Amino acid sequence: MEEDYKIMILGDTRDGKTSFQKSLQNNLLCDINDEWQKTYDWLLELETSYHFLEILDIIIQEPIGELFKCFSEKFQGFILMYNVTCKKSFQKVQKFHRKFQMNHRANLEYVLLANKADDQKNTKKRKISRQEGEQLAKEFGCPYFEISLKRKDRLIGDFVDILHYFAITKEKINHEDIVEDFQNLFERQELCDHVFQLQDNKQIGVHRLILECRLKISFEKIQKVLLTITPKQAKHFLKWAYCGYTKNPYFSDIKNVCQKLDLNYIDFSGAKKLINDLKDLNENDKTKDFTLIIGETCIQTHKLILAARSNLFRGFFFSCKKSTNQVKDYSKKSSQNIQNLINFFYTNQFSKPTSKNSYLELLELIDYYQLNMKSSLNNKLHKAKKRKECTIM
Ligand SMILES: Nc1nc2c(ncn2[C@@H]2O[C@H](COP(=O)(O)OP(=O)(O)OP(=O)(O)O)[C@@H](O)[C@H]2O)c(=O)[nH]1
Repeated sequence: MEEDYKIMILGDTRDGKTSFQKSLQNNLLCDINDEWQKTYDWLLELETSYHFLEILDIIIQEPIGELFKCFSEKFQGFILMYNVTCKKSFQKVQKFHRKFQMNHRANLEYVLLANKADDQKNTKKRKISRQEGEQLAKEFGCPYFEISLKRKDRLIGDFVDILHYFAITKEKINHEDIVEDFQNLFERQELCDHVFQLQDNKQIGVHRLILECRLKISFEKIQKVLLTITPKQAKHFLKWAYCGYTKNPYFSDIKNVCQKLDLNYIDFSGAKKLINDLKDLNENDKTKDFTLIIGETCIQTHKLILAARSNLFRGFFFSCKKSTNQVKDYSKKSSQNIQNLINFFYTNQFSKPTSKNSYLELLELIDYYQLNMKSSLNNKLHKAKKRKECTIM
């Protein structure tokens, strides 16, 4: 099981925080601690992994200043709930958000949840419009959801989407380097081999190999849909298709494009899905277009994957060697370790080196091939390297 991820639901009194969780109780493992602090535990299955999400609903007494420092240290995700019939509650979520910003902690994720959007008859009571809510979510850089606990339709679906959103975000933190490498591959627009036409006579370059292995949809179908959306939306959709993650507020835009393409946004999101697709690619020898030669050993691989994951290869292919389809390895390291490194490009995981020397050699290879080692797991390896410790594996 994966590490748990702590989420807190925050809002003004009487906004519906407790009702929200109670209406979902059939689906949850519920552990209520005491009167003022309720913890709801959720086990979520996402593609190939399970996520344990703990949601805390707590009654907050003013003044709240110091509490936020503590919340932002203990929780990674926040559901900021307000009630569309009350201006004060809308202001309260803005106040909460400001407090978090003041604590300057990176990697906090939010979802803005508007409750009591009951029905048309209730529009007179409504004080905050959908547009105002969406605008605020844009400012927070987070997704916006609108629910009615009275009406209850789509409630489970929305809640599952919220949990998925946090789970995907959590995966991104664990695999920040691979997500960033594929995001960069798209953004740099280098080594592209296909061009999509966009609205306003604009164009965008892509890599066939990546989109084919990720989306498994014909390019004609993608092209048709891209012409129905703005160039900006198209760019965000394609970036998401490369790395499985999107910076909000593009969440709902991408969901809309997915609907047009008959893709399930959730099933196609997240670093785990990206890694699974790359693993499949690694097993498919037919698409491999490059050979790395280490003495007697030849490793078949993909140019694009090498360029995406290693700055040394990126420079190599970019400086006029694009058409080369084989190269000798000059790192003078063992073929096992180089194979380990190539597997890492596809899986974001190293297999355990067999000895201390082999471990040190692998660390040298990371430097030689100029890898991005951002995620916490790989960071550990990198820090250990600086200290030349060999026990961490
Ligand atoms: N009309 C309407 N009423 C709702 C909705 N959701 C919750 N309520 C009502 O709002 C009131 C407050 O709901 P709670 O779930 O207790 O709110 P809370 O945020 O947990 O409140 P505190 O525990 O005081 O922080 C209850 O009377 C609910 O029945 C909704 O979508 N529409």
